[in-house]
Amino acid sequence: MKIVLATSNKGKIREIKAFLEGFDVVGFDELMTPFDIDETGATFKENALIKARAVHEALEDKNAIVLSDDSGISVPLLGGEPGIYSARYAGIGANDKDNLAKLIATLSARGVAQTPAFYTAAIALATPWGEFSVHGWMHGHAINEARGENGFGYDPMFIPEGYTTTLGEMDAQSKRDISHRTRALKHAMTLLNTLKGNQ
Ligand SMILES: O=c1[nH]c(=O)c2ncn([C@@H]3O[C@H](COP(=O)(O)OP(=O)(O)OP(=O)(O)O)[C@@H](O)[C@H]3O)c2[nH]1
Ligand SMILES: [Mg+2]
Repeated sequence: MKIVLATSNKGKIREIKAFLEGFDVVGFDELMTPFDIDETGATFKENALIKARAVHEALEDKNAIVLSDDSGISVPLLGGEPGIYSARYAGIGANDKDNLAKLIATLSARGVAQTPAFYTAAIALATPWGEFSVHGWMHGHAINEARGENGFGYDPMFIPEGYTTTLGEMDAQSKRDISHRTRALKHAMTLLNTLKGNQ
């Protein structure tokens, strides 16, 4: 089964490919000239569907399965920010480092060393059987400093519930065991297996 990933984020591609070991997984940029997709949705789910649909429409092979991921970190103390704006928190074109620095600075400006936070991953599938979406979450705390070099994005400032280290200090397998992305991917695989079984 060929699965085309509708994402340009290298950290996501690495994690999704590791989860889908054994499947034929390709990034959409390997099949066509990559293009920007406007994420105009109001929710993670809407944005994930927009990305999966855009790549499915651009593919010649309409029987392909396209998988997208829209994700981010939400801090209730900040009214849910950055949320769906996680990739653009420090402005359009901001990179992971800029976004991480902005969230750390925002917490520090409020005198907050640690506060509850959670990651959301919405995974959308555009398939020959229609469009679907699933979610996964990981709860924990955001801290006002960066610790560790692993993972990507906001990982150096996120401590998962039940742990004392940040995701930046954890190895890839440990993050994979508990991540929002893994949880969503498990639902996606259950769904795909059911769809295929009903063919
Ligand atoms: O530390 C992190 N660990 C994670 O596990 C994680 N998952 C998502 N994010 C952040 O959330 C935004 C996604 O935005 P996003 O879904 O629009 O993706 P993106 O624009 O990077 O790529 P694409 O998939 O849209 O092509 C980006 O800022 C990511 O850094 C994470 N940060
Ligand atoms: Mg994006």
